[in-house]
Amino acid sequence: MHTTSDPETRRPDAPGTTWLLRAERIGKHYGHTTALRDASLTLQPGEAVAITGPSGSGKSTLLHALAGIIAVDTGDIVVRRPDGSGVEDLATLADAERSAFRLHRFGFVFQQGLLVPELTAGENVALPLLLAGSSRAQALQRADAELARLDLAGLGERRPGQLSGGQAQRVAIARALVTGPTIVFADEPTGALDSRTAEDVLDALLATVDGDARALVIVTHDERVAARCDRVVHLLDGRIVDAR
Ligand SMILES: Nc1ncnc2c1ncn2[C@@H]1O[C@H](COP(=O)(O)OP(=O)(O)OP(=O)(O)O)[C@@H](O)[C@H]1O
Repeated sequence: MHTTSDPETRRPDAPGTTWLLRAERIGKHYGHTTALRDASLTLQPGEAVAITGPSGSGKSTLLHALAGIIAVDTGDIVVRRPDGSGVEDLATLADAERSAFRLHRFGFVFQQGLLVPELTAGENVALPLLLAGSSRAQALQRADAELARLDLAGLGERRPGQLSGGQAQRVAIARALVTGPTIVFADEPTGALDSRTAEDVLDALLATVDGDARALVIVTHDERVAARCDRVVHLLDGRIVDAR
């Protein structure tokens, strides 16, 4: 094990470099609690990165900071524009701008899927597109295509209560992907599932980065999930203490 603040992020860009997101020495306090200190991380396209560590070590805080859900107190987070025209600095965006940025550029999968129970599976998947201004017909059509890609064709009319845990989680993955995000963030996405179903959901998540320009970041307590990712970032007391 080695202590690192990921020196790779401080190297100047090599020609033709393709990283998607760089966080440099980010820190976050909640009152007297330091949830994150001096954490640096670079996300490359096509990679799945696991964030591991004991309870309270700062995993969710790191994920939420990278994803722009919370603002950091110190450090920088820059995200490359998909058209390669430069980078955007998350730390300098106002809350409303960060929300819009998240909606268009990132996808999210949480432990319980967080589907809206009153909406159908198709409507749940269509939601990010509707929020981004798509017409209902267009959004539902795209949602259907995304559901089919996740082997959920024919289930679009069901409500979340009529789906199994694994199906609901795949609906959540479809919703995360429907806007074509460059980074998918998942917080304990398999935590509430039995091991067989967890394996299927993990397969679906990992497939989102296969040969793609997308990166996946998964917070997990599960060693088996971490073992299937390309890299593991381990946190202790808010610090990255090991990055492989
Ligand atoms: N909104 C908040 N207000 C106050 N303290 C917070 C808040 N969010 C997190 N913390 C604290 O920050 C530290 C890191 O929390 P975080 O949720 O990031 O850890 P975690 O590794 O994801 O934990 P777990 O595995 O239990 O979900 C903890 O001490 C936690 O109590």
